[in-house]
This record gives sequence, C-alpha cells and structure tokens, in this order.
Amino acid sequence: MSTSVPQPNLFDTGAAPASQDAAQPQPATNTAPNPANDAPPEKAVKVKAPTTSQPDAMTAEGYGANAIEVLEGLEPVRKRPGMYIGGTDEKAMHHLFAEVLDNSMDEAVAGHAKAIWVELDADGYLSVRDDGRGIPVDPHPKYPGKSALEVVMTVLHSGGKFSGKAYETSGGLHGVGVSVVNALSERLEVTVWRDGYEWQQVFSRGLPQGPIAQLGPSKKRGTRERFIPDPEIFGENAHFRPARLYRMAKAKAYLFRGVQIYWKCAPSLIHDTTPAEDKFYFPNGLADYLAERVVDTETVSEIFSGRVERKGEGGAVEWAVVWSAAGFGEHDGFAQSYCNTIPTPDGGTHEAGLRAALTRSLKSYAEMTGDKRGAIVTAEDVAAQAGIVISVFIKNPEFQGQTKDRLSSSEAQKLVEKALADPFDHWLTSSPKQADKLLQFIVERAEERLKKRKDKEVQRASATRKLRLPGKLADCARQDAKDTELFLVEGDSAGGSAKQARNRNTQAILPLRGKILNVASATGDKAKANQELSDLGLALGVQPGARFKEDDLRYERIVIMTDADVDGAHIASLLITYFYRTMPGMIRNGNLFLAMPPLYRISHGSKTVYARDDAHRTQILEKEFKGKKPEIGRFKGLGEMMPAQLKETTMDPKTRTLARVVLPESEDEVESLVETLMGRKPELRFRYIQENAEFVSEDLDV
Ligand SMILES: Nc1ncnc2c1ncn2[C@@H]1O[C@H](COP(=O)(O)OP(=O)(O)OP(=O)(O)O)[C@@H](O)[C@H]1O
Ligand SMILES: [Mg+2]
Ligand SMILES: [Mg+2]
Repeated sequence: MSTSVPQPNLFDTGAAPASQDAAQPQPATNTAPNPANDAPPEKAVKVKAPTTSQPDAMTAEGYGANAIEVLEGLEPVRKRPGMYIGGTDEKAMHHLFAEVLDNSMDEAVAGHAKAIWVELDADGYLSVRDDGRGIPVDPHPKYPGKSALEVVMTVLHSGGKFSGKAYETSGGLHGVGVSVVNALSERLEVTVWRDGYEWQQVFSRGLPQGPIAQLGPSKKRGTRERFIPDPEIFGENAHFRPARLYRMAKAKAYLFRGVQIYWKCAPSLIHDTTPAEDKFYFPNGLADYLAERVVDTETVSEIFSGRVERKGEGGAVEWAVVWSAAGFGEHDGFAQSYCNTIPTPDGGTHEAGLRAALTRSLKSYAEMTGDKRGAIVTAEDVAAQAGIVISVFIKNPEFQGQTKDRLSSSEAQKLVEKALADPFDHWLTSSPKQADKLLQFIVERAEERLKKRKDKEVQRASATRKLRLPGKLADCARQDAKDTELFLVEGDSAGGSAKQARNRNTQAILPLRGKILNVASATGDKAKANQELSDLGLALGVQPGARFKEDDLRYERIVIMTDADVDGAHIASLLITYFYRTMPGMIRNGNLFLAMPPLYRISHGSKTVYARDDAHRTQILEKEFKGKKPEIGRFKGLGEMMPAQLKETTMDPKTRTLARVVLPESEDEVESLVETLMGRKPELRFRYIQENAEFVSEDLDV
C-alpha cells in the first residue's frame, strides 16, 4: 500500500499551494479513502476505489487486488508458451510433436498400443495416431456436461497418469502435455475409436468448436490427434521440418521394442534425403540403435547390451554400451539416456548408476585376474571413450526442473546398478580375451588421465615460474623436466658459445659470474653473490634448504660446465659445495653432472681428437698418432671454442662425456671433501677436481 510520506508536491497543478503545506502529509492521488485524513474536500473527491478501468494501473498505487489476474483455462499457455515448451522457436514447435508422440508411446509401453502412425500432410497438418485404448470420452464426474476427452484437452493438470493405475510407468507426468499442444494449435482435431464407436471433437487455439460428436460405429481402437501449430504463436513462416520429425519418431522406436512406428510425409514438403514413407521397428531396441550408430566405427569390444525387467514392480532398464579408441565422430564418448522414453540430455541418476556398475565390475574383474592396475580406474575413465545408451522405466520419476532434462530419482541409480552388475560380470568373464582387451584399454585411459593431470600441474608450475625466470637464462623449449638439461656456464662469453652450441629444445644455458660464488669463504660482495644464487634457484625451480623439493627441479640434469683450468675447477668446486650444502637431495638423486670440455685439440691431416687433460693427451698421442707429428692446440677456455666444437666435444649427448657427481659414502669423507673444496688452498681443490676419481664417477651419457 502507498503511505502518506510528506513530499513537496512537484507535479500538483491543482489549487492547493504546494509551498504552504509542503510539510503536511499529502494524500497521494488514488490512495484508498482514509477517514482519519484531514485532506481538503476537493482532494478527497479524486480518491476512489481502484477499478480495472483505471488508466494508471501500472503505477505503484494502481497495484491492488485488481492487478492480480487468474488466467483461466489454457490462457496461461498462450500467454507464456515458453514456460511449457521452452520458447516459441522451431525447436519449441517441434516439441508439440514430442508431447503427442509421448502420449502414444505411453499407451504402447503400458501394453495397450502396438503401432503409431505419424503423418505430415502437404497442408502442414501433423497427425499422430495409435491403436491404444483411446482417450476416454464418457462424461467427466467433476465437470458436468464435459467429456473426459474435453477435460484432457482443455484443463491443465488433467490426466490419467497421476495415480499409476491406468499407466504403470509413463513419460507423461504433469497432465499438461496435450492441453498445451491444443492451446498452441490453430486447429486441432481429436478422433477417438473406442467401445465400438468413432468420436471426434475439434478445437481452435484451445477452445472447443463444438461438443464431442459420435461419428458412427467403428471396430477400430485408438486415438488420433491432427493439428497445425498456431502462426500467432510460432510466426507465419514456422513449419514442421520433415527431417526433424523423422529423426524424433525413429529415436522413439528404439526405446520400446514393442512398438512399430509408421512414418509418412507429403513428398512436396521434403527437400532432403528424408524418406516419404518408412517403418521403424527395432526388436533389439537400444542395441540396434548403438549398432547402427557405430557401423563405421572401430570398437574395442562388441556391444554390451541387455534388458532387465522387475516384474510387477514397475521398473525396467535397457542399455547398450561399446568402447572405441578413435571415438564416435566428433565425440570421444557419448551418453544418451532416457526415462520412460523421455530423453534426459543432462543425464542424471540412471547414467550415474550405469557408470558405477560398469566401473565396479571392471575393477573386480581386474582384481580377479590379478591385474593391479585396475585400482586406478575411475568411472570417468570407463565413460571417457564409451558410447552409452540407457533407458529406464520407473514409477513416479522425478526430474530436475520443468523441462525433464535431468533425472533425479535416486531409485533409478539403485535400479540400474543392481540390474547391470550380474550381466556385466558375466559378460566379462564369459569372454576373457575381450575383457582383457577392454581392461587394458580403460587402464590406459586412466594412466592418460593421471599423466595429463601431472603435465598440467607441471605446466602450470612452470608457467608461473617462467614469469620469474632470471633474464640471463636461455631456457629450453620443452616444458616438462624430462630429458632436459641446464648448463651452468662460467662467464658470458662461454655462455654465448654454449647458446649457439646447444639443442634449444632440451638444453638450457645459465651463465654465472663464477668468482663471486664463493659463499663459504665469501669475503667480497655478498649481495651480488646472493643475486647470483637466487638466479640459480629460480632457474632450477627449487628453493635451497629445507624447502627444497626434488619434484620442483625444472631440469632432469644440471651440468656444471667450466673451463678445464684451475679457475674452472675452483668454480666447479664452489658450485658443487653450494649444492651439497643446500640441496644434497639433488646430488643424491644423481641430477648433478660435470661437463668434460677438452683441454687439447690434437689433429693430423683430417683426423682430430680432443684430450681432457695431460694424461689423456699422452694416451691419445700414443694410441692415435704414433709416429706422427700432430698439431696440438690448447684451449684457453670454453669461450674460445667454435660452437660446433663445443657441441661435439662437450654438449651433444651423442658425442660428449659427462661425469656424474656422487656423494662420498662416509661422514668423514664428506668432512675432508668440504675441507678440500672450500679450504684456502687452490692447489688442493684443483688436484681434487683433476683426480675426481672418488668424487666423480664417469657416467657415459645415454
Ligand atoms: N494417445 C492417448 N491414448 C490414451 N490416452 C491418452 C492419449 N493421449 C492423452 N491421453 C490421456 O490424456 C491425459 C492427458 O495427457 P497430457 O499429455 O495432457 O498429460 P500427461 O501425458 O498425463 O502428462 P504430461 O503433461 O507429462 O504429458 C493422459 O494422462 C492420458 O490419460
Ligand atoms: Mg503427455
Ligand atoms: Mg492435460
């Protein structure tokens, strides 16, 4: 209700001066009379009881009981068709057909009809006839003067499917369907053959065009509805599409093997390959459907199909499942489900029950045959590449929402799980060869899923880290760690050569300013050393110390590549010590390596051999160049080598030698090792690296 809030009456053009009594409560125009109000008489005249003829009924003041309308009969359907058929587009219009067909299917499923005739005439009329019991035509006890047929056609929520007496399991649920079709049809004729007579009643936009008429005796049985959608609702240009009707009719026939559906369409309406006449009859039901669907698909197994009926309990389950490695057309897998022949495109409890049953049986088969990998299989893996069709018939189904798109009856899940368990167990054990193949296939799906998840994690992790990678890192292209290498190179010039010599895909280069790395005996610029070390940590993807996690390592191998001289040895020892102190797990795991760049290049004629050190040189001279006077060159550093040389001698996995850094076995050795490496005697360090026998084991790279 409106209240008398004090308001400057800005719009008042009447006699009362607004300014004078602006502070006084002003009765707003059109409020209900208020006897306690001291309003001036001329204003009271304006106040009158609301009537429907009031022009401003849309204002808040006009919103009274009169604004609350009750739509009678089928009016609401014509006012809000979207609420009943999901819109007024072509899809919605074809839903009219579904409603009428569903009613005939209910009659067939209930065991009273055997055949359904669908016919689209040249003038746009669609008719659906069945040979069922016929809609009752006797007078309705609650609506004097009206036949049951007229009630069914004109009263929402009227029908024979509420109690479960006339129909045990039905797609019809709300008693709304055919009345909606009637409301939205320009003209609808119902013909009923029943009790020896033919009856007919005609409607237009839901309104009877006369009483029900008895046309004469007939031995036929059944119901026919012939109708044309109302152009006022669907538009002048809306027409039924033969191909669409054909598809819908055929799909229904698969869902109930006890029905034959005859299709006929005026040839003048057909502009594609849709047949003008056809008959749908599928004695193997869903198995027939799936077989037809996968006719060009290579499948992993035969179709697993079956039907279980709970006699007397009003429940039945029918299913067909097959797996394909290549997928089904554009889909890897698909699931089509139905409840009481109503499609449930959003799935629901029946689909869940099927997945659960298949998964459980498959896992127990794996266990029975001693295949441990069955443990990782989930319902998701089972369904990922499966073509699934399932249809259940249950009493009082519950759907989510008005559109019946998703089944929510928990009973359906139990029913399906129970129904499928034994047949699938049996199917598996009766053909072990096929079962093993299927199990193998599904285990692979599970492994794929796990791998994908892991890859995703790695990718995500490296994507976030990538943002923080040190600028001087030349990263490799590969995102996951497998088979990748990080070369820690001394100095920018060697870094440049290494960048040219590397395999971009798997090898990354991080140039380091080695000298400032001496963390243990650091006397110099600590801040710069820290920057260097934090760059190193970022590149590796790990954190030093307690938070080090091996799995974070961004590369499989970390290769220290320094010059083959005293300085190089020093830097290598500093790095090894740093890793040893802060991330020993990396060494223990065998991720840390030393590159073995040559010190000498020995060539004679076209023959070139590289020597790691003096001893190696002596050995080579004796073995390879005996009696000759080869040219011997000494590399002053990595930066001096041609990229191709560096690649061949030190970096290319096919030709290089890497030494894996291993931890000494005992604590004592570790102590003396650190002393040797970190002490202030460079000669010791140098010798140590040169004779790295106990410390570095040579590992030919694979
Ligand atoms: N072909 C038919 N043969 C026999 N009875 C029918 C037929 N079509 C409709 N009926 C009767 O008319 C009733 C109303 O049909 P309608 O389609 O309006 O509602 P419903 O099928 O009960 O539920 P829903 O609104 O979910 O379709 C049905 O319950 C049934 O009793
Ligand atoms: Mg219905
Ligand atoms: Mg009805």
